[in-house]
Amino acid sequence: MKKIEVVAAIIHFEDEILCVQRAESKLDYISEKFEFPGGKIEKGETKEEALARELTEELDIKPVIKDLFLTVVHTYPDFEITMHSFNCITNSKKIKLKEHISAQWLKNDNLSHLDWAAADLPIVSKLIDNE
Ligand SMILES: Nc1nc2c([nH]c(=O)n2[C@H]2C[C@H](O)[C@@H](COP(=O)(O)OP(=O)(O)OP(=O)(O)O)O2)c(=O)[nH]1
Repeated sequence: MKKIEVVAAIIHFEDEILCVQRAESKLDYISEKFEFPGGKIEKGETKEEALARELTEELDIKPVIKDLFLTVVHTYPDFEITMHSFNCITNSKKIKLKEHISAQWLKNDNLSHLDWAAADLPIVSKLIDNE
């Protein structure tokens, strides 16, 4: 099975976290699901470099990338994903949605209300537990 390695940003503004919605896709299990912004690590990049690149490409923002929060391994029907999520801090809620179809800033308590990609659920649970 194909394996991909992805980085994702948990972007904190005060007590809120940025949640972004993927576009429609032929893979129904990720189509229009909520996720943390990020993407695949390219050859030669560190995780932090990949995350900084993806955040510029997807949202035109440069938050401060802090610590690794959780690494999740999840098997979807077509591929296995290893996703490293990092805490990030921003001092502005200003974003430009270049790829995602919507975005919400939510407090931890409200994260469970969204329809998340399955690989994100352990991250969401840990964020809620840490509250
Ligand atoms: N960025 C991100 N991707 C996630 C999350 N959860 C999850 O299952 N994924 C999956 C969806 C995609 O299959 C994969 C990320 O690939 P992507 O297509 O967004 O990455 P990319 O920007 O490098 O895309 P591309 O150049 O290949 O088009 O990881 C998440 O929280 N954030």
